[in-house]
Amino acid sequence: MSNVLKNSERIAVIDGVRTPFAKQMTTLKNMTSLDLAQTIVNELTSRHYGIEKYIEQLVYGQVILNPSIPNIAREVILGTRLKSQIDAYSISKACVSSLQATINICGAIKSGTIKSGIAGGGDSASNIPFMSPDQFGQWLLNISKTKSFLKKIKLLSKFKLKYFIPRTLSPSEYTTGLFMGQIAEQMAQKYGISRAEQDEFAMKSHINASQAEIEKVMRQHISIFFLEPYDNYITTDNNIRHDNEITKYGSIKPAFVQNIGTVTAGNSSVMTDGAAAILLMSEKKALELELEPLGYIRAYNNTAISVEEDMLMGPSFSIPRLLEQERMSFSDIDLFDFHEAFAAQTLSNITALNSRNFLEKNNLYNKIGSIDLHKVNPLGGSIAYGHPFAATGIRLILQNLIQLKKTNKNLGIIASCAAGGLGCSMLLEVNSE
Ligand SMILES: CC(=O)CC(=O)SCCNC(=O)CCNC(=O)[C@H](O)C(C)(C)COP(=O)(O)OP(=O)(O)OC[C@H]1O[C@@H](n2cnc3c(N)ncnc32)[C@H](O)[C@@H]1OP(=O)(O)O
Repeated sequence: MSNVLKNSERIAVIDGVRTPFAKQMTTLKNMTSLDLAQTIVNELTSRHYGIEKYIEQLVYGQVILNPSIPNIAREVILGTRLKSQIDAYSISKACVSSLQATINICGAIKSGTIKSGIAGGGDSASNIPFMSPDQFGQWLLNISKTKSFLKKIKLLSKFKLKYFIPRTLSPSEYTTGLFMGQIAEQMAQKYGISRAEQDEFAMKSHINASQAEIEKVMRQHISIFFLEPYDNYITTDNNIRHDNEITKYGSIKPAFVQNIGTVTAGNSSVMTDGAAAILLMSEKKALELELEPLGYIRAYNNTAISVEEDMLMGPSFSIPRLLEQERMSFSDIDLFDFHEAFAAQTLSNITALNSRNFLEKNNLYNKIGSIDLHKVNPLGGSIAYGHPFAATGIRLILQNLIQLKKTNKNLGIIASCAAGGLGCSMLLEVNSE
C-alpha cells in the first residue's frame, strides 16, 4: 500500500518531542503508558502558544496494550490541556505503530477531513498488564450468572490452582511462536551476517548516539522529564554506552540460541520505556499560521510479507517500492534512519537492498543503486537509544529531519520492520525554502 503526497500537498511536520528513553525498570518505571502519553502531548502543545484550537484529531499507537484503557488516545485528550471535542483513536501495529499513527493523520489531512493533528506513540515496558488464564474468567462468569446457590457451590469447587498462573505480553511472534531474536538469528545465517559485523554495527550505534548526545543534537526535542515526587528530573536517554570497546561486545553470550548464536544483549535493542509525538499540519495551514515546519512527509509505503521466514525484512520490500513510486534511487537520498531491532536484522535488510538478485527474485524495483553506509543512522539507532516499541517510528522521523536540517541536506528515508512481517518506509523532506 503506497501513497505519494504531491509537493503541493506535502504534510508539514511542525514540531515533535519525545521523552528520554529509559531501559525497562529504570528511571521511568513509575510512569504508566498513559502518564508518558499525556506528558509528551502536553509538552508538545505547550511549546506552541494557542495551538490547541487548531488540533482536530489525535492518533496514538501502543504495542503493550492495557485492557483497562482500550482507547489511550482519548484518555490523552481528556487528561491534557486539549479540548474534549478533539477526535481521538488508538492503533496498534507492532513497531510501526507511531508511523501508522502518522500516516493516518497524513491521510486525514490529505482527504480534507482535518487540517492539523497529532500523531504519537509509546510504551511502558515496565508496566506490563498481567492477565488471568481465560478459563479463570469463564469460571468467574459462570458463577456470577448461575442463580442457584447449590450450583454456585458446585462451580466454586471446580476452582483450579492454575487459574493463578498469570499470562503476560509474549516476546514471541504469535503465529510462529518464535522470539524476535530467533528470527534475527535466522536472518543473520541466511544473509551471512557474522557476529563480528553485528558487534561492530551495534558499537557504532552507541558511538554515534553518544556523540549526538554530547553535541546535544536532539536536545530541543527531548523533553525534560520530571519524576515523581517531582524533586528530580531527567533529560537524557539512559541506555547509550559512552565506554565502548569491541572486546566487551565480543565477550557477551548469545541471548537466543545457545553457544552457536550470534545475537546478544550487546547487539540487540533492549526493552525500553518512552513516548513520542509530532504535530502535523497541511502545508497551507502551516503557511497561514506562519509556522516554520521541521520538514515534510512526502511519501510513504506500507508492506506486508510472510512470517515463516525473514519476518523482519519488511524494509527491504517497502523501500524499493517507495523509491519506485518517487522515481528515485539511493543516490538521491541524503540520509537514512533505520530501526535497529537487532544489528543482524538491520544488516540483513541493508544486504538485501544492495543485492540485485534479491530485488529481482522478489520482483522489486531494481534501479535503486546501493546504500552508502555512512548515510545510515549517523545519530545512532534503537540499539543505543532503546526501543519503546510504539515510540520508535516518531523518533526516526524526528532524528532524520533534525539531522537533515543540521547538515543542510534535503531528502531522507526512514524505515522500520515490525512483528507480523510488516514494514513501513517514509520519504521525508526538510523545509529547504
Ligand atoms: C516488535 C516489532 O514489531 C519489531 C521489533 O522491533 S523486534 C525487537 C523487539 N525487541 C525484542 O525482542 C527485545 C530484544 N532484547 C531482549 O530481549 C533483551 O534485551 C536481551 C534478551 C537481548 C538481553 O537481555 P538481558 O540479558 O536482560 O540483557 P542485559 O542484562 O542488559 O545485558 C546482559 C549483559 O550484557 C552486557 N551488555 C549489554 N550491552 C552491552 C554493550 N553494549 N557493551 C558491553 N556490555 C553490554 C550487560 O552489561 C550485561 O552484563 P552483566 O551480565 O555483566 O550485567
